[in-house]
Amino acid sequence: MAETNGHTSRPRVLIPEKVSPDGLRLLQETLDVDEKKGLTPDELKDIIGEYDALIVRSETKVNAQLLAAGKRLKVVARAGVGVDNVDLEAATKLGVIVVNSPQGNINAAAEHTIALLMAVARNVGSASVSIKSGKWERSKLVGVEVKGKTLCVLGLGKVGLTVARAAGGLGMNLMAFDPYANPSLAASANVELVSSMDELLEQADFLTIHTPMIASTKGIIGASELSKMKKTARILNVARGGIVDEKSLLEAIEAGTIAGAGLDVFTAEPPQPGDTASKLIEHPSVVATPHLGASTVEAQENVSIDVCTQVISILSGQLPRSAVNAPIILPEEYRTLQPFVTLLEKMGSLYTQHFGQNNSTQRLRTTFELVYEGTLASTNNTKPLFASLVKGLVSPVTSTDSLNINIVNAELVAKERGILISESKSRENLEQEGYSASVTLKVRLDPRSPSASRRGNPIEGEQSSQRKTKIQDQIITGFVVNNQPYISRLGRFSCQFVPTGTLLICRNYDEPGKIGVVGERLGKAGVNIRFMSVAPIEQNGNNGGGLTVDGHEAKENEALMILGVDKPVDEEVRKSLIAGDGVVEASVVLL
Ligand SMILES: NC(=O)c1ccc[n+]([C@@H]2O[C@H](COP(=O)([O-])OP(=O)(O)OC[C@H]3O[C@@H](n4cnc5c(N)ncnc54)[C@H](O)[C@@H]3O)[C@@H](O)[C@H]2O)c1
Ligand SMILES: O=C(O)[C@H](O)COP(=O)(O)O
Repeated sequence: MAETNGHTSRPRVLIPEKVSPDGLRLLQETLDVDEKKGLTPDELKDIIGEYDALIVRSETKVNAQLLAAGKRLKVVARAGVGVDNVDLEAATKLGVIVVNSPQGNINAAAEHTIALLMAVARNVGSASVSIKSGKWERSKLVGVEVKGKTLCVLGLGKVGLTVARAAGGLGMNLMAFDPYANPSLAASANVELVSSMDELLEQADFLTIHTPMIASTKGIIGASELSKMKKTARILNVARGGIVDEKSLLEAIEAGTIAGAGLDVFTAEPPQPGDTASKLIEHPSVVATPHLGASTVEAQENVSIDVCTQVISILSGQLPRSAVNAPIILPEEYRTLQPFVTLLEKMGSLYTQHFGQNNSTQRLRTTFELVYEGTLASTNNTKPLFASLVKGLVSPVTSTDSLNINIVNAELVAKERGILISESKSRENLEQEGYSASVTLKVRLDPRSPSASRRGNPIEGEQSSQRKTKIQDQIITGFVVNNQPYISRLGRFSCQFVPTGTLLICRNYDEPGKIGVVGERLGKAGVNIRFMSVAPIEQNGNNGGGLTVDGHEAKENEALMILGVDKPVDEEVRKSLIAGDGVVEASVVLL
C-alpha cells in the first residue's frame, strides 16, 4: 500500500498510451489504474509524481527528467520489446525497474514477415495502388511463386525460426546463417545452417533479416553483400531499420541488381520526406509498412498481460520475469558476490568474443564446466554467478532490448540457446596465489572430433596449415583482488590482466621482435596502447597431450600478447597482423 497525505491507498498506475485492456483488468483488481492519453511531455511530468508504475509503448519518451519527477515510481513497463524510448541508465540509477515483453509479439512479427514475403513476390502493394487509381494492369504485375524457392534467414532466433517454420509450410527451401543458433532447433524446422554469410547471400531467392540491431549488425547488409546476391533476389526486413543499409539497397534496386524489398522498419521512424528511406518506400518494387510487426490484436493482448503481470509482481515486492535492468544480485548478497558477478559476465563475454570470433561456425551450443574455487566454493547461492555467465556469453550477440537476463530467467535463456552449464566446487586453498577465490570456465574439445578443428579454437589459427598447432580445451580462469576482477588464464596461456575496455589478443610464436611488429602496425593505424601483458604457456595443470590437429607432436613455442587499446582495431588491421610474420591469430574483444 502506498502513503498519500498520511492515508494508505492502493498503488497507482499511469498509462498514457493505447495498451490492450486485457492486462489492465488484472491491474484493476489490486491497483488504481489511470488511462490518460494525449498528455504533453510537461503534463506527464506534472502528474508522474503521483504514480508507482508507468506503462508505455514506443511513443512516450521516458527520459531522465520524467523519471526524476516520478518520486514514487518503482517500475516502468514497456508493452512490447524495444526500450529505446526509455532512459535505462537513469532508471537504474534511480532504482526504477524497467520491464518489457520479449516474447509477446514474436508470432505477430513472423506473420508480418510472411505477409511482406507474399506481397513482394506478387506485387500486392503496386497492384493495390494501381487498381485503386482505376487501372487494370495485369501483364505489368506478373509475380513469382515462393514454392520451391530458397528463403535465407539471417538471424535464426525467436522471430527467424518462427518465420522459417511458416515458410516451410509454403514449400520453400530454408537456409540460415546464425553463428549462435541452436542446431537442433534449426534441424527440427528443416533449416540448413550454413557456415558463412556469403553462402547465404549467394543462395537466396528471398533474404529475411531477423538479427538484433547491435554494433556488429548495423549495416551488415551493405553494397558488397547485395552484390553477391542473385539479381532476382528480394530482401525482407521486419527487424530494425539500419541492419540493411538503406542507401545501398536503394541503389541496388534502382540498378536492377536486387529485384525488390519488403520493409517494416527504417533507420529513422517515421521517415522524413526526401530521405533515403522515403525514396525506398516510394519505389514500385518496394512494399513498405509503418512498423506494424507487433500490431495485431493478439500480440497487443499478450504484451499487455505480460507487462501488467510483472507490474503487479514488482509492486508486491517480487522479482519480475523480464526486467531489462533487474538485479542479477539481491541487496543482501551484494557485498560478497558483486565482484564475482562482474568477473563472470566478463569471462562469458570474453569467451564468446575470443573463442568464437575467428570461426563463423562457432556456436554457443556447448557444454560449459564452471568450477568455483577456494572460498567461493562455500557460496550456497551460485544463481547470480550462473546468471551473470549466461548474460556475458550471450550479450555480445544479442541486443539489450531483447535480452534481459537476471536470476529469474537465466536458466531458461541458457536452455533456449542450447547452452549447458555444469557447476562444481573445488575447495583447494588458493592463498599461495595471492587471492582466496577464483573461478574457471572450461569447454572440453575432443581432438579426435572433426568439429574440434572447426571450432574457433584459438590454438589453431589462420596459419595452422603452415605450422602444426595443438587442439586444447578452451579455458578461462579469473580471480578477484580488492574487488577488481582479473583474468589469470586464457586457453593454455598463463596471464594477468583486467578484463575491461577494448583488448587485442594476439597468439604469436614466442620469438624476438613480435611485440615491435604489433606495436608498429597499431601505431600506423593510430591506435594507442594503454597496457600490454605477455602470457606464456601455463606451466601447471592440463596443457593437453601435445597433439596437433592431425595427431602429430607440436612445439610449445607460442605466447599470448594482450594489449589494452584506446579504440576499436578494425578488421583490416587485425587481418594485417596475421598476414605478417609470427602472429598466428588475433582477436579483438570489447569488455
Ligand atoms: N517489426 C517489429 O514490430 C518487431 C517485433 C518484434 C521483434 N522485432 C525485431 O526482430 C529482431 C529479432 O527479434 P528476436 O526476438 O527473434 O531476437 P532473438 O534475440 O531471439 O534472435 C536474434 C538472433 O540473431 C542472431 N544474430 C546475432 N548477430 C548475428 C549475426 N551477426 N549474424 C547472424 N545472426 C546473428 C542471434 O544469435 C539470435 O539467434 C530484433 O531486431 C527485434 O527488435 C521487430
Ligand atoms: O519493439 C517492439 O516491441 C516492436 O518493434 C513493436 O513496437 P510497438 O509497440 O511500438 O508497435
